[in-house]
Amino acid sequence: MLFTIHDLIQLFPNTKGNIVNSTTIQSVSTDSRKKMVDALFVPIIGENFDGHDYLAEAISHGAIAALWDNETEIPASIPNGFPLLLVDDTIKALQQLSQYYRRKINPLVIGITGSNGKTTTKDLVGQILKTTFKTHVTKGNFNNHIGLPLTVLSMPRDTEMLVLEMGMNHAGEMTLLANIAEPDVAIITNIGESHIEYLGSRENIAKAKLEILSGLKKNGLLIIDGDEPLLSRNFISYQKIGIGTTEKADVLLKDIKLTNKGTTFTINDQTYQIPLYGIHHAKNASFAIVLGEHLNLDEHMIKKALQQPHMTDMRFEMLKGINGVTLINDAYNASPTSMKASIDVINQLQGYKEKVLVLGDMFELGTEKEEWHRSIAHVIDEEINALFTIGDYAHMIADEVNKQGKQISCYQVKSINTFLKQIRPYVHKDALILFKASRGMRLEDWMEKLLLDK
Ligand SMILES: CC(=O)N[C@H]1[C@@H](OP(=O)(O)OP(=O)(O)OC[C@H]2O[C@@H](n3ccc(=O)[nH]c3=O)[C@H](O)[C@@H]2O)O[C@H](CO)[C@@H](O)[C@@H]1O[C@H](C)C(=O)N[C@@H](C)C(=O)N[C@H](CCC(=O)N[C@@H](CCC[C@@H](N)C(=O)O)C(=O)O)C(=O)O
Ligand SMILES: Nc1ncnc2c1ncn2[C@@H]1O[C@H](COP(=O)(O)OP(=O)(O)OP(=O)(O)O)[C@@H](O)[C@H]1O
Ligand SMILES: C[C@@H](N)C(=O)N[C@H](C)C(=O)O
Repeated sequence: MLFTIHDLIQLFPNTKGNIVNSTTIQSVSTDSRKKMVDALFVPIIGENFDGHDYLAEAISHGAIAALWDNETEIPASIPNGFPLLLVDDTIKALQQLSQYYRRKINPLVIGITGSNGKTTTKDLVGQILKTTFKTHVTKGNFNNHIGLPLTVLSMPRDTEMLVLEMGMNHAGEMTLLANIAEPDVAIITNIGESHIEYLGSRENIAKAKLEILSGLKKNGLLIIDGDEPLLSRNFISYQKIGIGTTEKADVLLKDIKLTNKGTTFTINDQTYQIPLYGIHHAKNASFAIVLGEHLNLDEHMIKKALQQPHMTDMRFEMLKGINGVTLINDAYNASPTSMKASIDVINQLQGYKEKVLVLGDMFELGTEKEEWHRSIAHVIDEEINALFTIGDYAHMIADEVNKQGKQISCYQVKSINTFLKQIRPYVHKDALILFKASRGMRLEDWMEKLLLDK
C-alpha cells in the first residue's frame, strides 16, 4: 500500500464522489493503456493526448480513484460515486504527492545528475546498494518532472535506499526535482555539452546541474567529477568528494587499463574490474564505490556487485551480429563528450582486424553544432578503417577527417539499403562496428539489421 484516500484528501481536499477514507491506494499511474492495481490515476495533459479523455479505460484497467484537473469537465459516463480529487494542475499535484510520499517513507535518497553517465551511474549505484539494503532505483531513463515523481511513488514502503536519476535540459528544472527528491547524497557525473542549445554555455550547464544543491540535505554528501574546473569550488555546507585522475581530485583514480573484458582501475588502494569500457565508466563506477565506502559496505561485496552489473541497454552495449561481427549499440544518445569517449575506447580496443564507426547527428548543440560535429574528427585515429555518417551534420565529421588527411574510408549514407550494401564488406568476425547518435536518429534501427536474430 502507498497511502489511503484519507492521506490524499489532506493534500487535495476538493473532492467529488464517494470518499471512503480507509480506501488504500497500491499504485499511481499516468497511463490508462497499462494494467494497474488499486491505482490512483493521474491524467496528464500532454503534447499528443489529454489523459482526462481516458478515465473509463483507466478504471477498467484498475484505477480506484483519480486526480482531476478542476478546469476539465467530468464525463457523465463516470461510474456513480467514483472518487475524484480536484486539483489546479495534475502534474504539479503528482509532484506534490511524490514529495509527500518521499518524506513519509524517508529512505536515504541518492540523486544522480550530470551531462553524461546518469543512467550508467544510477545502475551501478543501485547494484552496489542492493547487496545490503532494500533499494529502489529509477527504471530506464525516467528522470524528468514526471518520471522522477513516478519513480518515487513506485517505491515500496520498506525501501531503505532510493536512487534517483535527475535529468534536465533547461535552467530551473533541477531545482524542481531537487525539492521533490530532497537527496541525502548528490552525484554530479560530469559537465559536458548535452542540451547546450537550451543552456547556452557549459558554465550554464554546470550552474543548472548545481541546482541539485537546493534540495541536498545540509551536511549531505556531494560526490562530483573532481577533474571538472566548473565544479571546483568550496561547498561549505556539504561533505564534498571530488573523484578524478588529476592531483586536484580528493580521491585519485589510478592505473586505468582497458582490457578486452572491460576496464580495471585502482581507487583508495583497491583495484576493481568492471565489464564497462573506458575512463569515463571507471569514473562512473568510482562514484558508486565511494558512496559504498561512505556507507561502510564491504569491499568484496562492492567488487562482486560491479563484476556483473545489470545495465540499461543501448549504452555501449556489445552484441554479436551476422558473420560473427562485433556490434556496439551506443545509440541511446550522443553529445560531443560521450561520442569522443566512445570513439576513444574503439581506438584502443585490441583484437580486431577492422574497426568501423557509424555516427549520426548530435542534437541540441545550438549555434555551434557544426564545430561540435567537426571536433569529433580529432579523436578518430587511423586505427579506424571506415567511417559511415548519417544525418545533416554527421558528414562534417568525415569532411574534417579528410581535411586532416587521415587514411579512413568515408561513406555519407543516405538510406538504410545503401548502408547495408556499403557496410557488407566490414561485416565479419574480425570486425568491430560502433553505432552512435542522438536519440532522435534511432540508429538502433540500422544496427538491428546486422543482428543475428533480427
Ligand atoms: C507524459 C508522458 O508520460 N508521456 C509519455 C507518453 O507520450 P504520449 O505521446 O503517448 O502521450 P502524451 O504525453 O501526449 O499524453 C499525456 C498523457 O496521457 C496519457 N495517455 C495517453 C494515451 C492514452 O490512450 N491513455 C493515456 O493515459 C499518457 O500516458 C500521458 O500521461 O508515451 C510515450 C511513449 O511511451 C512516452 O515517451 C511519453 O513520455 C514523456 C516523454 C515523458 O516525459 N515521460 C517521463 C515519464 C520520462 O521521464 N521520460 C524519459 C525521458 C526523460 C528525458 O528525456 N529527460 C531528459 C532531461 C529532462 C528534460 C525535461 N525538460 C523534459 O521535458 O523531459 C534527458 O536528457 O534525459 C524517458 O521516456 O526515458
Ligand atoms: N562520465 C561519462 N563521460 C562521458 N560519456 C559518458 C559518461 N558516462 C556515460 N557516458 C556515455 O554517455 C552515453 C549515455 O550514457 P547514460 O545513458 O548513462 O547517460 P545519461 O546521462 O543518463 O544520458 P541522458 O541525459 O540521456 O539521461 C553513453 O554513450 C555512455 O557511454
Ligand atoms: C532523449 C534525451 N535523453 C537525450 O539524450 N537527448 C539528447 C539530445 C540526445 O538524444 O543525444
